[in-house]
Amino acid sequence: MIRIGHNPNTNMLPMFHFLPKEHPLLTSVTAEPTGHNAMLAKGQIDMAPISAFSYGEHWQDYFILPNLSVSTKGRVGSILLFSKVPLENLDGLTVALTDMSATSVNLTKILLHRFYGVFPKYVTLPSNLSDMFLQADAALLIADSAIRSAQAKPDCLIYDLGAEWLKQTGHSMTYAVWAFPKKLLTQQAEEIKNVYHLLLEAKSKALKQMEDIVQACQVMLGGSIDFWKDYFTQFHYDLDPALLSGLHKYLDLCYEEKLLPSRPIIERWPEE
Ligand SMILES: C=C(O[C@@H]1C=C(C(=O)O)C=C[C@H]1O)C(=O)O
Repeated sequence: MIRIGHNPNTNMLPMFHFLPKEHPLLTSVTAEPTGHNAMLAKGQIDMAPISAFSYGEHWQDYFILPNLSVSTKGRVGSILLFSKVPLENLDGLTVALTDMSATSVNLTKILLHRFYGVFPKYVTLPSNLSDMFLQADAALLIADSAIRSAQAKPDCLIYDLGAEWLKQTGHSMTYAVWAFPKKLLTQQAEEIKNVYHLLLEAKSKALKQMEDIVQACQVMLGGSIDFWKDYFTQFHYDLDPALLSGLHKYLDLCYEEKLLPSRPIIERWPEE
């Protein structure tokens, strides 16, 4: 039995909509990305779509599952920095960071420090834009809370960090990878492989039936069918060589900006 992390946000529906929540091979635990990052590190789950940054913290201990990720080439629509002032004016001001994210939190720091040359103060807060704005001049939200907050058309600037990353580096951005601890291979290699195949099947079914996914999103968050169709045109759920080089770039810059203690070497299992 493999215990997997289930992420309930719309960006993950193409992975989870057709994946059984309970199955003879797997059981699942629902949480936001930071919850899964911590649970995987503590051995409370066996496999999850964790933050790419969390993979960077544990790369010596984890393998990545090939052909799976949550990535975009450019705009993402749900990794949004809401700001009262232009980004270049954030030096010395306060930026509130959602407590749900590890990748986007560090993406924000890379973009602000390295590319905009500004060094704000940071506070980590629950994902509520009006509360964040009480304490901060800008606020990072991800996933459905970012979409909901943007739908409410707040009176501020909104920066899409997938678009900013592409503009600054020319690379795609990978937000999540599916990872599991290497040590599970001694006992559970066959089970991991079988669950990996269930994941590939669930994804491939969803990508062929995006109308179902779009409809499910509309039920969850409202918005028009066209909005959701457009949202999903940005996403890639595989991890081809071009996406991998974006992931490398992100992890390298995390290391160079001293956000990670070592420079990760990406290892995938099973070998393709
Ligand atoms: C695209 C998204 O990617 C998510 C962002 C994550 C992070 O910032 O750590 C983790 C998992 C991804 O599913 C999103 O939530 O909107």
